[in-house]
Amino acid sequence: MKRAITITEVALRDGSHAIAHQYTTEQVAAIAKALDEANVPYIEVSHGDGLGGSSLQYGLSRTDEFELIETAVAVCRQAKIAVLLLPGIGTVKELKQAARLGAKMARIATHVTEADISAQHIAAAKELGMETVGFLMMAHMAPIDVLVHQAQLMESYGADVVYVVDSAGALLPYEVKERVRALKESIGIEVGFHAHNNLSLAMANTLAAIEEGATRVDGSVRCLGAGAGNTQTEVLVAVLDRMGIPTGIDLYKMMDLAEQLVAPMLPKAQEITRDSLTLGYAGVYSSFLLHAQRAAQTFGLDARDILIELGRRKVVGGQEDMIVDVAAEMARQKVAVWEGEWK
Ligand SMILES: CC[C@H](O)CC(=O)C(=O)O
Ligand SMILES: [Mn+2]
Repeated sequence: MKRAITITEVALRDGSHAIAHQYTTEQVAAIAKALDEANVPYIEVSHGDGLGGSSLQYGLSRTDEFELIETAVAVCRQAKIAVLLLPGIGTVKELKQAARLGAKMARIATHVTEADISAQHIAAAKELGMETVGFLMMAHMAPIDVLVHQAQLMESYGADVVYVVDSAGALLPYEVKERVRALKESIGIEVGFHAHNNLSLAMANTLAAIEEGATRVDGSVRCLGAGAGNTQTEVLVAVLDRMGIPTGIDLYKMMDLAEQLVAPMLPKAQEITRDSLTLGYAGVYSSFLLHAQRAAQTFGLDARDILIELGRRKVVGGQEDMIVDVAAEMARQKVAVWEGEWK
């Protein structure tokens, strides 16, 4: 089966953010099996924040992620199971466990300026015989020369692919093009792109990346992912097919599983709400959405104000505890203003 573009399906990992990490074994078994039958080549399974993410800080998983990985491996005949790992959240121990259970691809994710912390994990994944991807998150936050240098580091550590990751869904199509073009000119491995739809640009940005030579892209059935979600896999397959670009994925099967299997499981459809739009507008990590909404409720604030402030302070992944700190500080300031008005 010829694939000009290789799609990694992320609903069972990024989509976990959208459902507060509540996947059951039965859901993962059914979705992974259907994706496999639709000939999706890679299916990512782990906590939304990657291996080891289940915690009070990032959100507790309903089901142990290793049980989910084992389940997905067991039901797939051709698809390879991928796992995400953020060094510091997950460790080499968890990577080894995932490999033992049959995961074949490791995506090692760091903030866009911190590739150096991925050296050990990329080397470990390669030693375990896994295909290894460097995943440079929040790519809108670094100048292009910095992004290039960080990608070169990941390549030097042994990564097979480097991804430009638009974690905040903040990049505009021309910015995606500049970034992918710069990587294509300066590294010798495949370039990938991961989009979020907060500004309704996930599809346009994915196509822009492909136009500049990205050969790996991420999709999520029914866009299930953090914030406003990711590029919708079944739509991407249809669009690429119209463009004469083979993905190897069966369009009707993808459409059917989206409609008949995934849509009925969702508590609510993925859409661009005022809060998820604010993520893209303010350049904030998409996975902060539910945390900011909870903090807004607790402190009687507008989630948009919290997100704008987080963007202003350039808070990055791993700093989830800052969301409550910032909200508490904003609430205190609000009270101080009221008190001043009463004097
Ligand atoms: C918290 C990890 C994050 O969800 C990884 C990712 O998909 C992204 O940065 O977009
Ligand atoms: Mn993502």
